Amino acid sequence: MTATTDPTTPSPSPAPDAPADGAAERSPEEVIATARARIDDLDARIIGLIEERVTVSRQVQAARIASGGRRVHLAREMDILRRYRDGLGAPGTGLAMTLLDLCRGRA
Ligand SMILES: C=C(O[C@@H]1C=C(C(=O)O)C=C[C@H]1O)C(=O)O
Repeated sequence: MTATTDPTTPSPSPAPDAPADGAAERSPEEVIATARARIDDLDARIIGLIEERVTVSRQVQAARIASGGRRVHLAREMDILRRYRDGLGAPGTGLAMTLLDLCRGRA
């Protein structure tokens, strides 16, 4: 007996997230472990960037204080709060306030 295909029956299409090369799908544990490794790497980079921001911010503060100014510049901080809110929505404001606390201490 020979197998016949019915031309009116559509062949099943692969699931949208199926690997194109027919390789076995990754288990949830593998997906989670890979994603967590990326998150750990991103967090390390974010922390490094924050440390860099603290250093640069303190340079600005020191220069201003050395020339008789104040540590805090409120208009500039308002611009930064707006930037983070525009970029990240309402929670961005809290994140920016935490960053400013880290960079110049509690205002
Ligand atoms: C670095 C500055 O000094 C302070 C620290 C700021 C910051 O960390 O972004 C912003 C404003 C100032 O309160 C600055 O005026 O640019």
